[in-house]
Amino acid sequence: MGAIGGEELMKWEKMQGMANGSEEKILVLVRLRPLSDREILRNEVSDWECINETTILYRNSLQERSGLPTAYSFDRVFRGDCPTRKVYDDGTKEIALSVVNGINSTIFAYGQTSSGKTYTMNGITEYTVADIYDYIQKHEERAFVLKFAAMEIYNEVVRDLLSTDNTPLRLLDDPERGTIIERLTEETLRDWNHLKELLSICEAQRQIGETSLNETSSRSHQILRLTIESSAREFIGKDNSTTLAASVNFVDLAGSERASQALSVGQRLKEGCHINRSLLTLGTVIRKLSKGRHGHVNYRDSKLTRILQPSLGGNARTAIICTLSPARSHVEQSRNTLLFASCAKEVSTNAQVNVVMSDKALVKHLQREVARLESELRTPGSINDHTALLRKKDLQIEKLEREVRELTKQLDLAQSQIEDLQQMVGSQASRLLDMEEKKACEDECLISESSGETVPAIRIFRAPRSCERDNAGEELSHRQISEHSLDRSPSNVASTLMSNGSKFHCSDASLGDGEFVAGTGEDSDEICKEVQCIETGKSDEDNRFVMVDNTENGGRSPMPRVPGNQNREEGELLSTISRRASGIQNGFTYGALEQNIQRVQKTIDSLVTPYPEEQSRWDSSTTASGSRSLKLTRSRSCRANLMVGSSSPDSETIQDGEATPPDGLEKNFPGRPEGLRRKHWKIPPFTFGANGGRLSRSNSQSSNGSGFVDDLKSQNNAADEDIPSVNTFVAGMKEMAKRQYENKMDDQGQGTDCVAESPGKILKDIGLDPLLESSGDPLQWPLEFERLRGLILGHWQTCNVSLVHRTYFFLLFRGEPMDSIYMEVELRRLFFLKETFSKGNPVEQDGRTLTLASSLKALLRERRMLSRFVNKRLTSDERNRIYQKWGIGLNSKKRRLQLVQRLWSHTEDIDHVSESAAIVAKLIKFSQQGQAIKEMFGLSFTPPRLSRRSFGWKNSTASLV
Ligand SMILES: Nc1ncnc2c1ncn2[C@@H]1O[C@H](COP(=O)(O)OP(=O)(O)OP(=O)(O)O)[C@@H](O)[C@H]1O
Repeated sequence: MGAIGGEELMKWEKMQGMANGSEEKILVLVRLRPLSDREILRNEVSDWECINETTILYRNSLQERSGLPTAYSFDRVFRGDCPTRKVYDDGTKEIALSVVNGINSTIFAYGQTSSGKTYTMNGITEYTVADIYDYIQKHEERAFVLKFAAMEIYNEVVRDLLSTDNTPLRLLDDPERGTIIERLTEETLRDWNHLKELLSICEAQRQIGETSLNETSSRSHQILRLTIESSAREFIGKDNSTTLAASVNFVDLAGSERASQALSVGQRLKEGCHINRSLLTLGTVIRKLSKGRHGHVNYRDSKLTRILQPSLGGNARTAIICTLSPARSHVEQSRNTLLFASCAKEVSTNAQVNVVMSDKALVKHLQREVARLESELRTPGSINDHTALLRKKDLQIEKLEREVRELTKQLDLAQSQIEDLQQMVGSQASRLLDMEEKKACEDECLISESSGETVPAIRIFRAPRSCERDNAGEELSHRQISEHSLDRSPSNVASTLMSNGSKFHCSDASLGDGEFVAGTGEDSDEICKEVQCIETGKSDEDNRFVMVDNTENGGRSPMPRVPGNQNREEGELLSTISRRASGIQNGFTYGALEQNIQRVQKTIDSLVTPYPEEQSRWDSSTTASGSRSLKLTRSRSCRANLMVGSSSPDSETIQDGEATPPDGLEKNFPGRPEGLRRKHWKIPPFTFGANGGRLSRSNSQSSNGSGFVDDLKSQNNAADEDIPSVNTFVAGMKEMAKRQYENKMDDQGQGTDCVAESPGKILKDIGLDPLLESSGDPLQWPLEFERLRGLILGHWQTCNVSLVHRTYFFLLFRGEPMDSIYMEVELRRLFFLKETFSKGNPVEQDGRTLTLASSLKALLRERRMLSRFVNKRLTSDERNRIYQKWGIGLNSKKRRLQLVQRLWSHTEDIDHVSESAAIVAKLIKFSQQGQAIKEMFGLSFTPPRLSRRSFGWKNSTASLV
């Protein structure tokens, strides 16, 4: 063997190398047959003409203007009088004979019925086999083995044409050889005569099948396969012997005409479908391959394409002979055939030499390959280069994966924001509707039905924040409004802004009792040049308002002109209060309280109003109409619990009787001296229970927001209904603060003038717990705030206050001077609760009895409710971070409950408190309502839309005077 064996291997490798790089297009030939006798009898004319060796032309002048192509070019075209020998010699010979060099090849015949496929393929097969035998005879140095197989595909069933057994052949997948045909007879040819014998058997078998169908045209696909194995004789049996093995397929396809033309119903239709299934799949495969090898190619959709897969874009050289009838009557089918041919000529195959090596030759080959690779590895730097490259790629992959994760998160977030916005838009639309209705309602209010008394003349040119509707959505009647107007709320404002913005007119029945009325229009200081009453029974003169100098802020405020001596004192008081209301920022005054209320309201508005433009509109309208809303809040106020985590019963409808103080907390609330308690007052309730958050639109100034939040909540799952809205919280806070203020006013006496006071002084003055003693120095307020907050935190814990309430409070009141009011209110309430509970006494509220035990139960219930949101509202990263930080095993049982149990558990640790608030805020979607708290301890929340300061009370101060 030695050098010669090596040369043999080298030769093969050279051939393989050449073949590997030899991608080539499928050879496409077109063969026109002459008109048949039948066609001539029908006086058919021939419309097709081969004008040269590569172009065929359609000559019908009638259709030349049809827009269809008339000339088609291919590798070769053959005229009708061209013999098959020439087709073979000039066209398919080279490809067909590749098989003797170990390269697979396939010759197809494609065309409509009777176009000459069989006629052509018979000749091609015969010439090829003859040339193969000729080749064999000329190459005696090589030993050849020829094997023949034949099969037919009919109705998607594969039949062995060399076997009388009609059992269908199955197609199997072989990992190395691809699709193989089970049990296919493969006869080893002895000589040329043997082959001719087998071919005649095949023809006979085929004829039998077709005769049974009583048809002359073939509707099956026939594949004849000749496999040639050749080895150099001198190496046979030696270590380094190699064998070339390849097949040549001769494929005579069924007619390509449409099923509708050839077949119609029943068996024929089924047959047509199957024929066309294979042909259609062949067409699809060719079309896909013609556009490049991108994506999936559906070889497996038919038996034909499955068997011929290597010949279609694979390891084979392929020629397709498209046969045409020249008759005019077949022009459509001829064009289809040419269309198929046009696609086919774009398909490339990649033929390789197929070598079968002996085991020893294979070992030798592999040894050489190993040596080559080892030498490559020894080359300096090659391994390092590869390692570095791999590392770089790994890093790139990691980075991309991170980006994908991040983008996925952002996408999720964006989608949830879009959903929120969609909900908001829905709510806004509902608000706008309310505004329209409200305007109509206001117009009606101008005419009072009350018995000759002056009633609030409310004319608001900017949209009000709330519309007086009862729970059933009915507008309140004039009488109802009049009743509400009897409310003694200091904020019972009736203001009218004239459409030109230069005047507003106010009137209020409560003026006779000396209650304060103040226009709180945002621009009132500038635009209210004249104040005038609109009255229904008295003269304008009697009820006219006057502008009151407001020295504190250098502006003027609208005040009622008090008729006669009877009201003089009250007028003076009003004047005093007006001054205080208009500009004292650091004192405990009603004006300051209103400012703070406004600030909180704005905060809430910003939480629930998605669009800045809309926000400013709301702001304006709020200041103009807010007072009336407050009044309605009083008379139709939300029912609530104390600030404990209990659920309150449904309390949507507020009865008139609520103006009467109920038994319970209100009676005992220590914020008001016994003698000054007003019988018609009710301690404004806080709603932190199950349904308390559902204020009707008429319930409060914040009812819009509340309704909005409730709308949002109603779109969430039922569990969300257990969460009181922030608006409810603020509405309650405002009411309590207002009561607190009024208590104080009563305590101080009405004639007392007030000056700016520090937060600490406020708390001290109102006689709060001695613990609240303060230096009174405003500069000390931050320190004082910390101290008070610590007290509140402790009492929350003691009194089992709702975590949601704690969260709202903690996040909303963060140390601004005006927060002192709310802290005071909160502390008073907590002291009362604590005191009552510590004595073992229950607190009556809304007909329910609250005890320390029941509040603890409620708190546990709330924690369980919050635990249901842990997986939903926190990302797995957030959860895991919290679990780890709080020492909860990532796989421990009931870890969500463990997490919520730890919430607000260490009230002395402000970091823990802040983090608890952040988590609860996220669980109850507080942050999604608009205010993202920045200090979320690593929790990733939506960025805030507005900074807290941007809508803080300072900015809105001017609008209150
Ligand atoms: N080039 C040609 N020269 C002379 N006669 C031809 C030529 N091609 C086909 N014919 C004749 O046309 C008739 C139909 O040919 P053939 O049977 O080969 O068509 P086919 O396309 O195989 O039809 P089917 O799809 O029905 O099998 C036959 O009688 C055949 O002898």
